[in-house]
Amino acid sequence: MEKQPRLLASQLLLKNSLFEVSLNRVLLTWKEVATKKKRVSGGMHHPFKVGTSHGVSVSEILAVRELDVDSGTKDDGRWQKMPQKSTEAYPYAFTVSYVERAWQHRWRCSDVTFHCLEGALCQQWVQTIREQLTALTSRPKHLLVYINPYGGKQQGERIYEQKVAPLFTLASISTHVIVTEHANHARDHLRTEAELKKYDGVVCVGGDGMFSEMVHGLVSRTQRDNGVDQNSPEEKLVPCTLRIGIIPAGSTDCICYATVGINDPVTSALHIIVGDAQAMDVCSVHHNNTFLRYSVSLLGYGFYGDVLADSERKRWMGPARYDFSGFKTFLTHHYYEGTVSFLPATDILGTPRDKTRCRAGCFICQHNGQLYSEDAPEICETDPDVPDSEYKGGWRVIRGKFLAINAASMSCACPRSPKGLSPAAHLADGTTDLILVRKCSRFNFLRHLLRHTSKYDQFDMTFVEVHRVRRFRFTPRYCQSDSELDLRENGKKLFSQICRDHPACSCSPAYSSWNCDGEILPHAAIEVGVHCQLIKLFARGIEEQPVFEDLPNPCAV
Ligand SMILES: Nc1ncnc2c1ncn2[C@@H]1O[C@H](COP(=O)(O)OP(=O)(O)OP(=O)(O)O)[C@@H](O)[C@H]1O
Ligand SMILES: CCCCCCCCCCCCC/C=C/[C@@H](O)[C@H](CO)NC(=O)CCCCC
Ligand SMILES: [Ca+2]
Repeated sequence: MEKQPRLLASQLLLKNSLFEVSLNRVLLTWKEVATKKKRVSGGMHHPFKVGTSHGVSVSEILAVRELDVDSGTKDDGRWQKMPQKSTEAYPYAFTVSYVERAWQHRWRCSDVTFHCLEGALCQQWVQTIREQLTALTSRPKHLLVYINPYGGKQQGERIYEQKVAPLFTLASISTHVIVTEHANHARDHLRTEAELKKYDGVVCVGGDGMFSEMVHGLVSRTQRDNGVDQNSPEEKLVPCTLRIGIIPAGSTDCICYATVGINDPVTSALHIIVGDAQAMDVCSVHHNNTFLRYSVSLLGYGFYGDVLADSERKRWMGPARYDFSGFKTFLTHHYYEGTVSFLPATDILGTPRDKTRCRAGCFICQHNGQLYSEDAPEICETDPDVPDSEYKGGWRVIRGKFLAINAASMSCACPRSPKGLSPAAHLADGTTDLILVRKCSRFNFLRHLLRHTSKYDQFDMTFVEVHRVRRFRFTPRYCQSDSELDLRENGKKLFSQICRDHPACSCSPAYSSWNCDGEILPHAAIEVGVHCQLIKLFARGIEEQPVFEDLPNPCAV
């Protein structure tokens, strides 16, 4: 580590022991100094250092405040007779609040209080640390917060008031809080009304559905402000400047889990306070040159579409609705016929079968993001040996019967599946992993599903293939008429007149629905394009390991 010039160094009291406390532009460190005198060569007596060093990055200091220590001892200057090493002898104090890493990617707010002999010294410490914090320009000062009172277990307001608001106050962040009154309240407010110039970021308290509202509000607003037509599938979208924070209070919390490593409100609040930034890809979904929706996590047809369609009717069950509908959908074992065309992502680093994972500071995201911004031409090799597939102008075309067609723009890791639908997918590489699960036996499909929850590779099965792509299209085998779409919008299950040979029943539905980040799309035929790093989150990606060992070594300062 490059040696940084010291800004301050003092001997201060911490819990009745003397510590050598030091601050430079990067680190605040403290190390115990022994009171016992040790004889060293030359007969001089020097204090020697004992105990372990502690260090905290300045970038992870949340706040510093002067303590109002009992003033009885400090005003009359007669404290010389006080015990030598007690807080009474050191009557001025300041507390530093900082990020402490706990188990499984959780962050907690920890405090350390240093006592000083003189008030001037105490103020000097507080002022210098404050100046350091003010210099951290990536930290938000004003936030716009939307709370969904009905997400997940309906605890959004309580979670915000009890766990998050006190931390924002501690870090001197001002907030404007809106408790939503109906679905799409946050989206519409962001898109049309919100005075975005007043804020350094927007925060949602809720689940993936609330996050999706934030994305739709912000992305649409940004395109409108820049005169970009969202209805054109080929249009290059303008990235959003405001970052989005997620305080998890939903059922799946997949975006939070996959960008932070845990769905924990305090951890997310601390990532917001320290001003983290994580870019994310966004997929645009179109039907016949009409914009439908954006997706950041899962676009799923077949299994995940059917699970969602069924679970939406059981919202009253809370998060358990997904288990219930998942089991039911598994038993129905429907497959769907159609054509998938896709543009493979070439010239990029990484494949969906990699063992490496997208982690904080991901090199692959940085490299591929750079490539994308340079508008590298798409080159596609042909592979005539692949059955059932064709190449047309760089596009691959696959027809078949599918139990599931999933596009994962990120891993989709969540508490249900900590490695996710596509464990090697990247948050910000400009691609999505297209997973095709062909018709197979119930037993094999169960094996495939169960592998999402174990160390075994869910793609290493003959009926599963996965491609990293920039764009894709899906066309169901049978065209949907307008009357069928009307039926679908009325929430009725659509069955084709065409009976097919099916293990469960003689009449199988011709169409599934697309699950787009937890919302049902009104069309089965869609065109999808990935927009590299279109949005930014208050997150840093999953940190490589619980960083106890990674604490900076103050001795190296
Ligand atoms: N005040 C409200 N009343 C009713 N619905 C709302 C309100 N505010 C937001 N919503 C909608 O509720 C839906 C679900 O919210 P949210 O994502 O917070 O929780 P969830 O569905 O339990 O979690 P997940 O999306 O992680 O499964 C969202 O699609 C959102 O549009
Ligand atoms: C029989 C044992 C089966 C075990 C299978 C476990 C597989 C779990 C994979 C989980 C993938 C979640 C993908 C996330 C999608 C979100 O955008 C979306 C909105 O919150 N959630 C769902 O659609 C909710 C979808 C919930 C699906 C279960
Ligand atoms: Ca991606």
